[in-house]
Amino acid sequence: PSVLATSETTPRRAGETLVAYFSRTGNTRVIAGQIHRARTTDLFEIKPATSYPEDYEQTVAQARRERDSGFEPALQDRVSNMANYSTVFLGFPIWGGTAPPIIRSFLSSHDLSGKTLIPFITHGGYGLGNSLAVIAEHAPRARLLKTELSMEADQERRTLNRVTDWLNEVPSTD
Ligand SMILES: Cc1cc2nc3c(=O)[nH]c(=O)nc-3n(C[C@H](O)[C@H](O)[C@H](O)COP(=O)(O)O)c2cc1C
Repeated sequence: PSVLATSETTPRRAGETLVAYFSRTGNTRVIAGQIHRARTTDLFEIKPATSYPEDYEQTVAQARRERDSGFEPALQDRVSNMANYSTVFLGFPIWGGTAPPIIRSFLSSHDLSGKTLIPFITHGGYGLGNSLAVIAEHAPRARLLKTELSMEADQERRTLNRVTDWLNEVPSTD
């Protein structure tokens, strides 16, 4: 029993914080990596069981349908040892003015009761939309910190349009 008591009262140490994130084009992944290294946390990439299309516009359309119907896509993997963590940094891009559908799936399939939840969010210039309310609603028993990171990052659409315009100026090679 004394051994058990000791392990139960072990002070906070590395591993008790998890950085979980979803990222399509890597903007949110860069932030996740920096939090992970600076705080020596565990790191978990949230992935859907079925990948989104490579094509940007198809992904936008699918994300819109899933948002409007409240669909929660299946996760490729769950965090098996969620009980070990007292703090979860949760990162995602804004999709269609809200959190991506897979983020709702992630929150619905893990028990975050009593855990401190700290969002970090990237967007293409239109802000956080209702994403924080969606997080609060899907993790009602977590302690959601108000000090989320929100930052504008590159938009895939802007990059694609720029490249399309440029290619139109480049002489065809055939
Ligand atoms: C399907 C989809 C929907 C998006 N919807 C929005 C939006 O509503 N508002 C916005 O500001 N940016 C939007 N963006 C841009 C992303 O939020 C932004 O580029 C983000 O930094 C991408 O992060 P990532 O590289 O980690 O995937 C959207 C991007 C995608 C792929």
